[in-house]
Amino acid sequence: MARTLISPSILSADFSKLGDEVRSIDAAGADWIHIDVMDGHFVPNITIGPGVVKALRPHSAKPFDVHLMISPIDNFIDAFADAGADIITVHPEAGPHLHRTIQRIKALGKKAGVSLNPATPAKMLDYVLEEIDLVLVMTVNPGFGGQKFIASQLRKIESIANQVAKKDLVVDIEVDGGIDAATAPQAIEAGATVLVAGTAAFRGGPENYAANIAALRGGA
Ligand SMILES: O=C(CO)[C@@H](O)[C@H](O)COP(=O)(O)O
Repeated sequence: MARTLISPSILSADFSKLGDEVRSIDAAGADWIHIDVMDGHFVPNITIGPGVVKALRPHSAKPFDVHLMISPIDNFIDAFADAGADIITVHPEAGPHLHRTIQRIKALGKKAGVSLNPATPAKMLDYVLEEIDLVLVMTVNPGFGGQKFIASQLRKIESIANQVAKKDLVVDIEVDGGIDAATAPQAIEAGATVLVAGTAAFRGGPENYAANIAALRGGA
């Protein structure tokens, strides 16, 4: 069985020294760096833009896993690709033409992801699953770190994992929100291949990051 990837969300990092935080979490064993982009419109919080992504790029060679929680979406895809995103994930509700948005991400040479909010059904993927590299299942309502894991989403993860297997596709299933040492095994059991963790990854400062990541991997 393939190793589960860990993508720490820098939403929980110390924003006053983000470059150092990215270097520390990379050195601690992060597989990807998860970057949450929020606009205060699609979600009730504002975080960072392409300028910050560009400034962070020299601090890690690991894939930048950029989750766009912004609407409208299409006018910002190129900017995040230029800034150094490797994976660009969008929500179906963020623009009128999901298929077109995915095609644009891929035309820019980036991996394309689609994220589903807790109330968004897996059915939204019916006509795009073959086109994408990743599905991001939100196990909290997006906008903030430190929320409680919504267990009903495990069924959704299972259903997407079954679809991916049935169609013999190579699509990562990433899970995000309330992931810690207790919920990570449930998500993996349901079929998640990538875990996003903010609070649980950045807890306690840099000297704890390697242990935090190891705990998410099940202590391995
Ligand atoms: O996108 C989001 C929230 O919208 C997440 O990436 C959070 O940053 C995860 O934080 P924790 O739930 O792990 O604290």
